[in-house]
Amino acid sequence: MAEKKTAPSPSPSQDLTLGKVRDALIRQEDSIVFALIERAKFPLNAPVYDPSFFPQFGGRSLAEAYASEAEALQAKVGRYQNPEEVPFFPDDLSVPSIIPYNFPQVFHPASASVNVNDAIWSMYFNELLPLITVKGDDGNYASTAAADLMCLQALSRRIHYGKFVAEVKFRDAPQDYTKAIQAKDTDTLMKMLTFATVEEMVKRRVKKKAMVFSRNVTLEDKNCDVEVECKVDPSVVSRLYEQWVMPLTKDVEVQYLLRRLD
Ligand SMILES: C=C(O[C@@H]1C=C(C(=O)O)C=C[C@H]1O)C(=O)O
Repeated sequence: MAEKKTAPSPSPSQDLTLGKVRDALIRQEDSIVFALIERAKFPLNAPVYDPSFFPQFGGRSLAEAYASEAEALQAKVGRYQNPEEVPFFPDDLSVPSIIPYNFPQVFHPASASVNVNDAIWSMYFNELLPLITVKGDDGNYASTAAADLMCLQALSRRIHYGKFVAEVKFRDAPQDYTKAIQAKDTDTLMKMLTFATVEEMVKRRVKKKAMVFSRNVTLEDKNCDVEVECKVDPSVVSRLYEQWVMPLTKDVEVQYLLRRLD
């Protein structure tokens, strides 16, 4: 019997709903947890982050040089034509060399440029990385930088998805949001867009995903209940969401809404 294929993650368009946007966020949790597991395979590899270790990169660390060049290549083949993608090195991008795909333009033009990638970059390297890696150096610098960029891009896509969340919440209650936007009342906006029960479920689900995705798959069913040593600490993943991912997503939402009437 043919195996059932899962549908691709939903892409918001004109029939944007909060349910669809939340489904996309749930699917992106998988990408984030897998990316973290891939990065945690390597030790910290500190030389990757030390600009003096590779002088040929002109004052940049290997991680920065890799990210900027990889983004330039990805720009050339169209990555940033998709409004879901936000580059970390926007000044280094190449001009796309392909015919643009007609991505649905969902965002209000004045709000589209909201960008918290600097905060994501500094959170990732300064706070998160020491929590998901062991100390050490195994020389796999290129693979380490590639794994870092996968994590950063997955986090950035998720956090900037806050623009879709904000747009759909605005469309669902334009009058209520308009009052708070006109008053530039960020506290009220933050309260209006926060759903504590949803956040609680997100934290519990990502913790569970980290446990499930850490499992070594064997052909013996009896191993299923054996305690596994997790490839990435589930409580770190839940903390990542609680302390950084959800607050940054909500910052994006507030920043987006503040420009929604411009
Ligand atoms: C993304 C949303 O907005 C807020 C942010 C959440 C998140 O980042 O996961 C969850 C709930 C809300 O407090 C949402 O309502 O789904």
